[in-house]
Parts: sequence; structure tokens; C-alpha cells
Amino acid sequence: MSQQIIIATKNLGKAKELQAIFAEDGWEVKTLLDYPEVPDIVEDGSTFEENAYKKAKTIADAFGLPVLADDSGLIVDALNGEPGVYSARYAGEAKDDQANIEKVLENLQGVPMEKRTARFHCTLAYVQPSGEHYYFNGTCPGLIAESPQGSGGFGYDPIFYLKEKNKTMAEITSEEKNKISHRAMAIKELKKDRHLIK
Ligand SMILES: O=c1nc[nH]c2c1ncn2[C@H]1C[C@H](O)[C@@H](COP(=O)(O)OP(=O)(O)OP(=O)(O)O)O1
Ligand SMILES: [Mg+2]
Repeated sequence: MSQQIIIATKNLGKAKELQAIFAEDGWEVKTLLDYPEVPDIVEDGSTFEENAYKKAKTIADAFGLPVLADDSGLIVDALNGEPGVYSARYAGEAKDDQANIEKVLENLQGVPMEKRTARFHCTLAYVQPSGEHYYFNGTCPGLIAESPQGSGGFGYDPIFYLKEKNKTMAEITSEEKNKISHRAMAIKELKKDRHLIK
């Protein structure tokens, strides 16, 4: 029987990546997309850790089981780290990827390529109903492109340029993304501590 893990996310892009990465080890991932009756969790923390913990603890309490959550975002150096923890709602409550991308590009107008350094960040929180919890972090460095390219991935991927591949994160395959992404790096850390997950 394969191991099952519940991940407190409603984001389809994340869910697919998490499912693919955990499948490598034969783990079956359930997400909140499998439980549409679960209400939205308000992400009012000021750090990735706080939000990841809140999402995981809310669902761990509701299900009486250990739960993993992913809080992630884009950190742009020339914007003092914005949109950061507020990445999903950067251009407003609607969580509109297109509008978020446009806002980043607008705020970076006139900034030359060498100053468009950025990174994706992912914090995973693994939380037991008792409140016992562990954090795993991953990052992926890149540059903010001048315009969107590609249609793969989700979120800010079309403007996240990977120098070593000469492509954006939306132009590489999901297999390639799942080898180098912030999410993949955080899961790598978690898998080092796999004894934690029962
Ligand atoms: O690999 C990625 N490629 C592109 N963009 C990404 C990535 N990873 C996170 N992001 C962006 C999308 C969203 O603007 C924000 C996550 O916000 P975050 O609150 O963690 O997720 P969410 O609200 O979409 O789903 P949920 O909280 O249900 O997991 O960072
Ligand atoms: Mg969220």
C-alpha cells in the first residue's frame, strides 16, 4: 500500500507539482481540491512560515491527521523583496496571475536585466494535530524577464527567467521544473527527514 499525505492547498498548479514529486517515492497526495467542502483559510501571517503553519494546522485539526502545507512566493530584489508573502494577492484579492505579472513588470519598468534578480521561495510546514511541527525551505534563483514567455507552470512562471536554461520557468517541461524548483528543493529537505512522516 502506498503512503498517503494530505497537503492543504487549493492551488491546482502546486497540487500537480506536489503530486508528481511525491509520486517518485510512491506517495499518494491528497489535496483540498479533493475536499471542496473545506472553506478557504485566511492567510494573514507576515511570514511564509506563519501562513504555511496556519494552513496545515487548520486542516490537521479538521481531519485529525498530520498535514503538509506549502506557502510560497516570488521575491524580487529591486522591489525590496516584494511581492514576497503577498505574491498571490499582489494585484488584488482576486488572486489573478495575469494581473500579478503585469504589476511586477510595471514596477520593474526601466530596471536593467542585471538588476532584475529574483528568487522563488517555498516553505513547507508539516503539522501534527498536537501542534508538533517542522519547516522545510527551498529557493530557486532567476531573473525577471522583460515580458511573459511560455505557457507551462502557473503563477509568475512566464516572467521567471532561468539563465542557465535561457528559458522562462513556463517554457521548460514540468519534469525539468520539478527538478530545480523551490518546491522541489523544499521537498528534498523534507525527504531527508522522512522518518517524521508516518
Ligand atoms: O512555482 C511557482 N511558479 C510560479 N509562481 C509561483 C510558484 N510558487 C508560488 N508561486 C506564486 C503563485 C502565487 O501568487 C503565490 C503562492 O501563494 P500561496 O498562498 O502560497 O498559494 P495559493 O494561495 O495560490 O494556494 P494555497 O494557499 O491554497 O496553497 O506565489
Ligand atoms: Mg494561499
